[in-house]
Amino acid sequence: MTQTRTPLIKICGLNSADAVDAAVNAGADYLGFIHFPKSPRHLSLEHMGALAARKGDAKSVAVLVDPDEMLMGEVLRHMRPDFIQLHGGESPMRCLDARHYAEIGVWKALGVSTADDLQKALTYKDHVDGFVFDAKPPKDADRPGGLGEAWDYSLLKDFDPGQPWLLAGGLTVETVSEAIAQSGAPGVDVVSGVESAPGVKSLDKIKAFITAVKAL
Ligand SMILES: O=C(O)c1ccccc1NCC(=O)[C@H](O)[C@H](O)COP(=O)(O)O
Repeated sequence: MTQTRTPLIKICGLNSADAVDAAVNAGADYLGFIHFPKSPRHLSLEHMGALAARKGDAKSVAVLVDPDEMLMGEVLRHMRPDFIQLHGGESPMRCLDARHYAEIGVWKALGVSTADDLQKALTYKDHVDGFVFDAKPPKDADRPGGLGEAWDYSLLKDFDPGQPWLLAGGLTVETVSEAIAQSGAPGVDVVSGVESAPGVKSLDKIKAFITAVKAL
């Protein structure tokens, strides 16, 4: 896929009003809010709602891991997200159920380490509204994302998953340009690369990352 427009930008794991405002003011397209207790970026539903209300022109994304309908209902009620990102082991049918239940766009995050992993995306394409292609987490990881691990982004070159998608996994202001060139990504998603420590967002890194991508 040839890059013809400014890549879309999702700043994820936002957990303070200052960080949300920095992302919005710098021009992020998507703001990710994580509800997963083992994550250092975990937010209560009330906090997700309060932060998402600061989204301005950006779209809000609720990042959930294998949520049941009760949790999804609570997230919809508290946060009213524009999208739900399913970042666990959800099957294609489970994604479709979530889409019907939530009546908003559903993205599936998939860990990739081989070309075979990408073929899996094709089994989801009619059941979701978009993808996040991320590093495959190690088996003993305590969370399925936000690990800051880079991977072979060139696996995505010329791959068409049939839905819009974002590239994620170990991106930083230093690596994002080359990662987009290698993958042809139409958009990028970052957590660790805009933090000074796990769960501690750096306003300077958020601004620098967004500025670098917008300059491409
Ligand atoms: O970031 C987390 O802690 C997290 C926990 C559980 C599920 C998903 C999580 N992150 C979601 C993302 O979409 C991240 O942007 C993606 O995994 C890339 O993270 P990073 O490599 O740290 O930039």
